[in-house]
Amino acid sequence: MKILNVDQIRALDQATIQHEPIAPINLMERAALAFVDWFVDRFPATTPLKIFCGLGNNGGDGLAIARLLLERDYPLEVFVVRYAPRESDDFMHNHRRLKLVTDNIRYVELSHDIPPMPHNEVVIDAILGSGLSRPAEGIVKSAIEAINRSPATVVSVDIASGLYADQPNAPEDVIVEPDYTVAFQLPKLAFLLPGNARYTGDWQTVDIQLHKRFIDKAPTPYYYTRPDEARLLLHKRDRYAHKGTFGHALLLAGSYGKIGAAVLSARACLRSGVGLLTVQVPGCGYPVLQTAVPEAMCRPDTHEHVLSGTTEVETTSPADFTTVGIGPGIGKASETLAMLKALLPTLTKPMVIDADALNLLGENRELLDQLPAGSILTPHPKEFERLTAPWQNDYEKLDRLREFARKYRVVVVLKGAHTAVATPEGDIHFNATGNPGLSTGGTGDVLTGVLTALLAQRYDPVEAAVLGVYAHGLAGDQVAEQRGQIGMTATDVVDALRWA
Ligand SMILES: NC(=O)C1=CN([C@@H]2O[C@H](COP(=O)(O)OP(=O)(O)OC[C@H]3O[C@@H](n4cnc5c(N)ncnc54)[C@H](O)[C@@H]3O)[C@@H](O)[C@H]2O)[C@@H](O)CC1
Ligand SMILES: [K+]
Repeated sequence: MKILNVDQIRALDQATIQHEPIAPINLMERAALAFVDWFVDRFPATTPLKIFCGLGNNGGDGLAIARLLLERDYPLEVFVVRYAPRESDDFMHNHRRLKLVTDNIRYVELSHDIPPMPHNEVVIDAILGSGLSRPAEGIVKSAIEAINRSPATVVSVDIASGLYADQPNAPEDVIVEPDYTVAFQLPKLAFLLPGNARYTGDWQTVDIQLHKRFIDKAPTPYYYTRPDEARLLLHKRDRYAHKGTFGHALLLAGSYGKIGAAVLSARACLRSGVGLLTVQVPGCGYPVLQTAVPEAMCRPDTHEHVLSGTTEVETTSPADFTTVGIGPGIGKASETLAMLKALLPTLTKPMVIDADALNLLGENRELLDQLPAGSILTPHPKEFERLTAPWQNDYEKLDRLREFARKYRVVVVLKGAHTAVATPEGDIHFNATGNPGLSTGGTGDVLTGVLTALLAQRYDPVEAAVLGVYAHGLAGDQVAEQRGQIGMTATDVVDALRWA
């Protein structure tokens, strides 16, 4: 699913109006109906409502929503926040229609016009939408502050009032903090940025049948991967397949005290369909790995405590494996850095790089040029910062991410809520699955195992990253459903991996 910017959304509305064709006021009615369909499923008709409307089309939506909810017998009051003399045409139209059916419309011009909003009420926020062009001030600001202070449940129409859809807000901006956002047709880029979590609440999109051909043609670097889109990426298994079909992966993981990282990664790799798996661990990890993961072959490093790259027995060179995954628990010992330096020039196929392997790259940036094209890097934000430079806000971070992926022709999986997968073409795919329960030690090692398995099965690297991140998050969601987020462990996530 594409994410469009505000100018494109405006053009999309116009294209729908022209080509469907549909009158603007009827398009607004369709949007209001879609909101109401969502709303009535969640809040019973006995819920007392306060609907705050601005003077633009977001406010017009609010007025239409009020009329449609009145038809469904919700007890409600409408508050028009009068911050300017000008009202949009469709606002005026809906204002007239609403006045025909209710006297419960108040006008908020001064702070004392703002009503109390007790906890049993639902507030619908239709003050400002995607047309926001400056920070909220005056009575708009006061109304937003009152909504945020109130214990009422807050639902924002299209976007929280005061939040820019596709550019950074200033830290001092006053923005509605909703419990829910119901957005029309497409998510806004702002919803996917970690710094905005307070300003989106639980967000959803509702279909208002905007012009499909316009959406298909609109150029954008930003995508949101819906579950149905992710599932389409899954390769079907050939009935005549054998273990060679699914590749032979080499995982370089673990150091003294962190052999668990190798175990988790190896288990996740095996649970993600790899044909054969060899794990190279420091000598001390050999008995652990052979016991904990009997399905994997294990080659002990000659170094007892860290990976140095050399092994006792003459073995296959890393370049001869289908893919290599490196990083979980490896530490930053000089021997390990030497191994990485020797390894990179020998590899040509896409590989997976995680954790301290990324930190070693950050400290030795000349190595970045040697990454095989299409490799997948899986940093969390701190690790990514070590690979690049600090950023001022989430938008700058996205720019940096796109730039980095393009420059080094790699796929970067920036981990976090709505993990962002940046492609060598400079696109970003945001993930839909996962929850805060995944913020626990070892889940990153699991992701490395998953991605290594997908590369071994010869998935295209971008598809591997998008699918792998989706499946990993989904496993986390399944664990959260069964045992809650707090008790979640990385082992649970491995066990919950499902590929169907
Ligand atoms: N255009 C369409 O056909 C549709 C638009 N829809 C709604 O229209 C909204 C966008 O409507 P508008 O473009 O009218 O914009 P808004 O309703 O977001 O803003 C209203 C007006 O307020 C002004 N404004 C901007 N920032 C302000 C601030 N901080 N304080 C005070 N005034 C400010 C702007 O000049 C703008 O014209 C969407 O979010 C959505 O809710 C939906 O009805 C779907 C269809
Ligand atoms: K709003």
